[in-house]
Amino acid sequence: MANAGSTPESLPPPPLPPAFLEFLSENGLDPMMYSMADTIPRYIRLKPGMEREIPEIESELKCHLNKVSWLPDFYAIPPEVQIAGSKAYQQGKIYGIDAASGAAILALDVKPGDHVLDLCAAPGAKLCMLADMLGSTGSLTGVDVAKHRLAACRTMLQKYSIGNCCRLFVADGTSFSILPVNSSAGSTGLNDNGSIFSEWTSKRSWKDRQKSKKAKTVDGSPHLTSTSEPELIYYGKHSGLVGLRKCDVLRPSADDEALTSGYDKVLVDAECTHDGSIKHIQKFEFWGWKTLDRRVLDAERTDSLLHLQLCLLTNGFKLLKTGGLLVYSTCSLTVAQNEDVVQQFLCKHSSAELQKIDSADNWPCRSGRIFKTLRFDPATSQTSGLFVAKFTKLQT
Ligand SMILES: C[S@@+](CC[C@H](N)C(=O)[O-])C[C@H]1O[C@@H](n2cnc3c(N)ncnc32)[C@H](O)[C@@H]1O
Repeated sequence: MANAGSTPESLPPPPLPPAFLEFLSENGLDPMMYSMADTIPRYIRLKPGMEREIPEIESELKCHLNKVSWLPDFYAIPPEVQIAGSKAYQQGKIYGIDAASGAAILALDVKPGDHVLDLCAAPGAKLCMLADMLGSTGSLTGVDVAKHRLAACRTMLQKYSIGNCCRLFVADGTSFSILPVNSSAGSTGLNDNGSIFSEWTSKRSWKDRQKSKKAKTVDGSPHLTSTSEPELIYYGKHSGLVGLRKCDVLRPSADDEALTSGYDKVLVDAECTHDGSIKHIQKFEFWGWKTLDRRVLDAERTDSLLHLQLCLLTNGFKLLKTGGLLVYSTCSLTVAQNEDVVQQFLCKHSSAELQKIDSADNWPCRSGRIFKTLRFDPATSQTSGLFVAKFTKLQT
């Protein structure tokens, strides 16, 4: 694994609140990494096949697109360059995604025709890359517990015209149990009272509107209880759903059914404290450090996060086919949310085996505390912080 950069010893320490400094010290993390915001590039992914457009994109963004040598289709641009207002972004030629995130997707080894599950999909940078890689083959299922965030994924998929094979479910990833569409299920062609999927429309039926009204809490925000049913908020033309009976598609899977009919690839990019994302932590300067106390440092919250991460990984693995691949990633750099979760998971699942990520030999990351796991660390990788572990499911 290559070493891509050096620590900026000359930079002043960042103005971080004492509670966060204590959190970092307890987890053996160096606060100096937060002074690197201005030196770590922004990354964009160029839609494959758009290389000819690079000179035009460079002139529009008024910067050079530096090809990332270790990651196909990725380019580094200066961190201050904004892409959202550009034509290239609006036309879906480029989108922002950190290089470490791109590496996590590459680790999944997605092949044409794969059925892929993204269990914590929003806001959707990795989902877009997966959709782009699958093209018009296989299927992509995105799940997230936050409806408004998943709705933003739907907008992106539609904007970039890459959602044809996708479906999006608002659901709890710890209990989600819908398997990929069985291609042999066939179409009945009859629509008896809306029980058959017809082509996707953003107009919702009266029945659906009543359903989501019920799902709202008194304060008006969507609320998902552990017993809520998954809510399908989008499916593409070629997602395989059109013409199928809703009861067949939305049926929870039976025990062990996933071993043969589960997903080929599963991404569990779990909710975490986001401490490896310098940009995310920087936002608390505006949101207020009290919000950081509540969202990141609160002991009860961190305990429940660890539980959530293990449950997401466990359920993602349950939905994986025998011989399939699962990537677990977080943008936290703490051992508790990464290696400890991996260790606990491996202890309970004898059919899970950690896999070496072969392409990582050229990546600017280092090994995690467990052999075969990887850590992207802003100081050395010049990317956002990310932990990545790859598993396969063995025949039992
Ligand atoms: C680190 S973000 C995922 C980032 C995303 N993969 C991307 O590349 O843009 C974690 C996501 O997990 C979602 N989440 C939290 N708890 C969840 C649960 N129980 N089931 C499914 N998603 C959950 C959050 O709403 C959040 O969108």
